[in-house]
Amino acid sequence: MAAPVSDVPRMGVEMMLERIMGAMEKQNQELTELRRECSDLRSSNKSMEIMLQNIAQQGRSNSPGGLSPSVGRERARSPFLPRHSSTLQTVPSQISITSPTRELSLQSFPYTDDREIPGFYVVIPAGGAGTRLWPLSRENHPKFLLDVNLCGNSLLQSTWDRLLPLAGPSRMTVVAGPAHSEGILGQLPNLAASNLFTEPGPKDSMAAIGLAAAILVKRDPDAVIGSFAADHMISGEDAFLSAVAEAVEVAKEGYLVTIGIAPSHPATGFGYIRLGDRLNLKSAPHSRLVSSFKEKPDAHTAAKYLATGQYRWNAGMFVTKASLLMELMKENCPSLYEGLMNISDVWEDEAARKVALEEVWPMLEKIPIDNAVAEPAAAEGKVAVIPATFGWDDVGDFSSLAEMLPAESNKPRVLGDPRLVVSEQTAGGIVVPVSGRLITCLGVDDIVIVDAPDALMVTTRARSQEVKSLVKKCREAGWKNLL
Ligand SMILES: Nc1nc2c(ncn2[C@@H]2O[C@H](COP(=O)(O)OP(=O)(O)O[C@H]3O[C@H](CO)[C@@H](O)[C@H](O)[C@@H]3O)[C@@H](O)[C@H]2O)c(=O)[nH]1
Repeated sequence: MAAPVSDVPRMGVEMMLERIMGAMEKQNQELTELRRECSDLRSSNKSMEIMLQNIAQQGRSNSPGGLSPSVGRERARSPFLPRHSSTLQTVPSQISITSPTRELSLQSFPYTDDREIPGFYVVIPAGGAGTRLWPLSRENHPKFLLDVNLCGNSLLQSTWDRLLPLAGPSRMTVVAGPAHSEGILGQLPNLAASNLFTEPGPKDSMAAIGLAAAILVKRDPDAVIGSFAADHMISGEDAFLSAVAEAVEVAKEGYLVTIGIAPSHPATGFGYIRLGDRLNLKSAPHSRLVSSFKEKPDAHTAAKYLATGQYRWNAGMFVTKASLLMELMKENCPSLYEGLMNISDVWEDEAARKVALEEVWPMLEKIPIDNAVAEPAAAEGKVAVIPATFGWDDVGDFSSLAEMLPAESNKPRVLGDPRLVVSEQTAGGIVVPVSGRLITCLGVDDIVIVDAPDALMVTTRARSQEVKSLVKKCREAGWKNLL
């Protein structure tokens, strides 16, 4: 017999309650199971801890000084030193590494002779350690000496190869500190010793590029110089060389010329260039005036700039007559101009140079070229820009390094041997397996793991700019030998 109509809702409620009770019981069983697993995990963690303590103790007793900060250990060397680095260590032999970014590496340029520009000098300022790439970069082996994308060339060597067709070896110059001279000459066998301008200490980009300009204008009063950082990556070599050649044409007209990169996102680590009117030069059809520079804006301002379409990234590339750069320095930072003139007056006399550097260099103003001359000159309508069509990155941190690697869904990008990384549900990060041991990760998105033989660094991509402060902390903790 069918249930009376009034009983139907009551039965529905009872069934629901029954189901809820059943579900609760199941949950309780699962919770009990979970508790048991947790307890198992805790006890296995405990035994693992004891095992690790034993291993650490054994390690300490096997190595004099153990792993304690700075005791009797040689300064560390980066495993990312390139193959052609005569004085430096290479990638450990037990790891077979193929370049995942080979497409970014330099292809041999087909126009070597055609592209040479008479009277054009390349200046490569090689300063800064690239601390945010620690533990790959070290003080003795800064970013520019490293083969960060495992293409077989360091960033410096790639910079050299890229620009060589325009200037030829005799007009290629480098400005760097004394600690890196040996490494630079080892990596660039065709760099003339007289074209390596060694500065006694870091005084920022104006003094470095200004020193080269002051020396070169004495060697060749009509010199046009182009300064290009030693540690940037460029894709689209042909477009790059065309942009530089166009910049040289504009420089000959008496402008300080920069090359503006089309911004892909509102970066806060770069300077921005606001495009001005077109210059309408026949020899340089893309050239425009720079209406202003803005150094490293906040994210909100950067996003506003991008929305206008009127801004380009400042890639720190400057092309100009050396004589104009000297004039701009004289106008805007006269004491720096005086100091560099005094040094360059005696540069070709080694003994007199040594004395002048000792006396004058420490007194020089420390200021970036952007603030020293580019900004004030732009306000006077003396700066031009060639909007670039090539790809550029300053490879400033592990996050930007990750951007250069091919991505697979739900997997971290691997810089090195992919067989050394096993992961599960780990999206968006970067793992650099250098020590040769297996790295495994589970459920950690956007992670950065750099496993060097002597130091392991773990962070997130979002915080990879802050590796610099981590390095500072390591220094304070006494680990100078690993920095
Ligand atoms: N030799 C030498 N070179 C130096 C020194 N200081 C800086 N440089 C070189 O000058 C260039 C720029 O200096 P950075 O200190 O790296 O500048 P930044 O903060 O990154 O900003 C500049 O470059 C950005 C692009 O990377 C730009 O976006 C920004 O506007 C600015 O021009 C780099 O090639 C760096 O190696 C120095 O004391 N000595």
